[in-house]
Amino acid sequence: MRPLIAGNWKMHGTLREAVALAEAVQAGAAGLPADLLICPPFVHIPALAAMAGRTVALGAQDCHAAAKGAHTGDTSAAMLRDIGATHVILGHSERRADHGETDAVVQAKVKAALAAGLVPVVCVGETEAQRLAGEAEAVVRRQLAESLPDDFAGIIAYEPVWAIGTGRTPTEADIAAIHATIRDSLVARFGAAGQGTHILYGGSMKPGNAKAILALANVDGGLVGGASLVAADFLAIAAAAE
Ligand SMILES: O=C[C@H](O)COP(=O)(O)O
Repeated sequence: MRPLIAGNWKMHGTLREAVALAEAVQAGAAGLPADLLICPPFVHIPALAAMAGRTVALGAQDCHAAAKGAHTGDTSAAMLRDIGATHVILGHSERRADHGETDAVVQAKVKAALAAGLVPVVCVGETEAQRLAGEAEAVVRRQLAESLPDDFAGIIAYEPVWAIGTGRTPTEADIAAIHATIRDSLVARFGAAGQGTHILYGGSMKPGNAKAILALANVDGGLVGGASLVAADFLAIAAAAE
């Protein structure tokens, strides 16, 4: 399948910086061997959606599980779709840790995203303690089982928590093993659709390690944090996906 390189900008950038970064990404997008998705902070989505000639897909970093209601400070999936997002990252470990999101909460959000016509990018991944205890595969299997609804259609991102923003990555063999586990789980539950589901790797992906990681079986792209804030690095990662 054609790789997907997604950038999670997290809580970075003024409007002016966001527009400049998106323009630089857009300027380098033609001819790459991967599709591109950028996920800026909510507030920047309208400006980026309005960019002329845009070929880079736009996503948000979270949504609420409810369609509307008394939820101060939250944003619904339909609102995101309305302002031009097509994707939404859900269950990122920073949301799970900072906002107490459980697998059940993540599943409710995935359902809301699907109902609104957004493609969910569902994040799973073990902590360092879980990896050291030999529980990484079991944790990921459980997160998939409990975070995905039966009608799931979307993208999975495997992000070992201890690799996010740390400059550390699992070995290639460890990445391949977890991605194989994820593929097995998806195929067992969703059949052919599971075979065609993108499984992204995330966690300290950089231009220097992207080629080796993206060449692994069942690694269908990347979810890039820090390096997605530098257009040249983000584009270099995408170029490595051939
Ligand atoms: O969503 C992206 C990830 O959390 C990876 O972040 P990172 O590339 O800065 O390690």
